[in-house]
Amino acid sequence: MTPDLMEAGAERIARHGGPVDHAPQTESGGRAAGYGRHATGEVDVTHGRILYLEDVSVSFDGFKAINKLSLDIAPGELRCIIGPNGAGKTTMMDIITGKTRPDEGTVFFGSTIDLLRHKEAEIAQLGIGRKFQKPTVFEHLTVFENLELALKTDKGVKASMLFRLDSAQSDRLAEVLHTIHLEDSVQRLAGNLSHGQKQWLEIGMLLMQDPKLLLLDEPVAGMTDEETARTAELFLTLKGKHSLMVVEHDMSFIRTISEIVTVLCDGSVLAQGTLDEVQADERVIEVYLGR
Ligand SMILES: Nc1ncnc2c1ncn2[C@@H]1O[C@H](COP(=O)(O)OP(=O)(O)OP(=O)(O)O)[C@@H](O)[C@H]1O
Repeated sequence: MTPDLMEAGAERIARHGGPVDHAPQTESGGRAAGYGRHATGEVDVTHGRILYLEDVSVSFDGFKAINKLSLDIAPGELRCIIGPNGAGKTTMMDIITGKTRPDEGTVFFGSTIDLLRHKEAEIAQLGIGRKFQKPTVFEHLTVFENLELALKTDKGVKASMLFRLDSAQSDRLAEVLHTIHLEDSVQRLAGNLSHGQKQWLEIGMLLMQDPKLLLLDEPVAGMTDEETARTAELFLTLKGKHSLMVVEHDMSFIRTISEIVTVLCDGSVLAQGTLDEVQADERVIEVYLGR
């Protein structure tokens, strides 16, 4: 990354009023995902789990959206979550990220971090990044500036305006650009990107924080077939370096990326296995795939 480019980015961000301190709001009004992590503490995965949920339940006005849900994810795993509408997939992600508090149950990040003792912003800082379905990039900023911004949203306005990437951060930005296939678009305004490119950019913003666990909600919804295929490649690249939980309805995409698929229904795990295994499961056929 050239110093000129970095300078231009800093100036443009300053011109547009700079980033906000917390929970940045995008032009589309959406919530920016969990950016702002600077802690690089390790997560204890000696028990072979990066995420562990046990007997988690939550009710809304007496309706059990999550019902004794138990599941765990191994470090570096790419877990796909499927299930019919209303199965509780989004609510489960809300619980993991601290947006919703369960009525009961256990939610651990690694062996030692009790996520129920942490607030939403703290959970993002611990290394859990979340990507909502709708892209929430900053449309009036360039690709470069969006990625740069992801490094500094926990700083005050003044500190952010003075912020310059150090060489490690600059290298990281270049690496992320390469990973998300946007090297040729670094100076384009995010608002001019295609839907798929905006989704990749937002994933790149999460990657700038080097999250341990990425939660991705319907990442290929609205993408062209080509964008979907490139997203599959991207996720397969991320697997191993990060743990991923992908909620998706697109079965051909799931088939391309999945190892273990968890089927949620009525707030708990109905079935789990390879896609072929769960698709052959009579209970799954009845409640979901057979519809
Ligand atoms: N804040 C809330 N208040 C009341 N009910 C809620 C709330 N959040 C979720 N629900 C209900 O909980 C159930 C699970 O919803 P959730 O959005 O988690 O399902 P989902 O599997 O993500 O569905 P979809 O695939 O349609 O996105 C649904 O019946 C939903 O209406």
